[in-house]
Amino acid sequence: MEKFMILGGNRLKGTIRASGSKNATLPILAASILNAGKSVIHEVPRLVDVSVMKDVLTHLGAKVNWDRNTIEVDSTNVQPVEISEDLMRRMRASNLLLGALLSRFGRVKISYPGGCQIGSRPMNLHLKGLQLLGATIQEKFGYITAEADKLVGADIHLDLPSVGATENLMMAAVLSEGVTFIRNVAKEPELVDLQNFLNSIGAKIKGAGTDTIKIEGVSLKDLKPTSYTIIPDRIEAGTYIVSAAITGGDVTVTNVIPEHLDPLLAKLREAGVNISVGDDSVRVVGNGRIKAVDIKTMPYPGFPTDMQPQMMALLSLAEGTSVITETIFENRFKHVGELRRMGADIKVEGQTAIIKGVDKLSGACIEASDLRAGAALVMAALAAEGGTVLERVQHIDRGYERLEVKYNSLGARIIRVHN
Ligand SMILES: CC(=O)N[C@H]1[C@@H](OP(=O)(O)OP(=O)(O)OC[C@H]2O[C@@H](n3ccc(=O)[nH]c3=O)[C@H](O)[C@@H]2O)O[C@H](CO)[C@@H](O)[C@@H]1O
Ligand SMILES: C=C(OP(=O)(O)O)C(=O)O
Repeated sequence: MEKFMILGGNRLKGTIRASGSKNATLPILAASILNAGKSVIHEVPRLVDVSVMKDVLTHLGAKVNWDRNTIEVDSTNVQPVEISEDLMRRMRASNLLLGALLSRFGRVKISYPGGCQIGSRPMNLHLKGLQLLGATIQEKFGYITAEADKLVGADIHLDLPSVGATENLMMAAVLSEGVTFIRNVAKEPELVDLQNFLNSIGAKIKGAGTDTIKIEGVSLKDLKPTSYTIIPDRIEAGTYIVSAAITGGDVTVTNVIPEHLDPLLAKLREAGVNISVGDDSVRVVGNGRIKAVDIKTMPYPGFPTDMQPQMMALLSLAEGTSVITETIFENRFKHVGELRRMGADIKVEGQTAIIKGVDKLSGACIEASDLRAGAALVMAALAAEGGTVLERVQHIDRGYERLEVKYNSLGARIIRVHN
């Protein structure tokens, strides 16, 4: 177990480069097993989640070589062996192997990923879609088994635009016979990245980023090796952008695709934050106390749920009262209690949090319950008076590459302590 000791009160200043996207890397690594050959993937962030995905691929028989920010996956000898509970428990995103393994081998058995800190996160839409492609699904003793003599293209309409279901179904359809349409899909930039990766290995997919994705099935022999570069992490970049605002600093975040940050930047501008956007960078200059704003999390291009906790930290210091409504995950307000310990005035009613801005936050002993809650608490600690001890930072390591090193390069004072 590790913790952060954070001394607040420093304005962040300087330039920081965003890493490759976690949420693009994980499905792309899963997709790399479709191709019985080599994929070289660049701009892979060095994260615990990626290392778990590497372990899962190795368990399946892939040869995985990870050197700095490049991963080479050779999937020639992959077999559809069972993915057990201990591997699934280490990371939810292992469920993304379902579509790829089924597509290549016609069978897959994985442990059910189970509950999660931010919500129950069922997989009914993934499974319904796989059934429409011709798979037989069994859910028994905590395991999901999917089997199909052959998968056949289908017309699938998702009840809601689930990111993971869209990804799993896209991967499952790559080697199906005929054409698949998936409608009401997720439109997040990471879906477009997955489509681009899959097309680079020989898949025929169109439409990612719109409401409907069309996949023309190809055969295994049509797939080929690739070298592919992951898009920048819009959530990591967003976290540093909001950190600049909360500390009244002057920070430029490079290696970003500004368009992917539009929903966040629009909200920050509404709150009075001074933002200038370059071709692949965003600069934020703190200019006094920000104004309260209301936020409702929505699927992309709406406001991302993965930035909700960080915005709550910022709004806890705003002038006026803000309302945040979380519509994606039913249990994503676990940071509220910890922010309150630091002096924030926040009331929760169901899926809505009412945040009355206070003049200052104070350092406290607090705990990260999940990845983005952890990031939000680091930000609150950076803006607070005095010192904070933040426990359970392993959640943060799932999704932020060298978080404390990056913050410290901007003038923050964070020490990682091994208990
Ligand atoms: C690795 C990764 O990319 N994770 C992201 C992905 O998670 P993930 O892919 O798990 O998120 P989904 O888009 O699937 O979930 C959105 C909502 O749909 C519900 N749902 C989902 C599937 C299903 O079969 N049935 C169902 O009811 C979920 O419980 C949730 O309430 O998208 C989320 C929403 O943008 C982000 O917060 C996560 O960071
Ligand atoms: C919820 C998140 O990730 P995951 O889906 O991997 O739990 C996140 O990145 O904020």
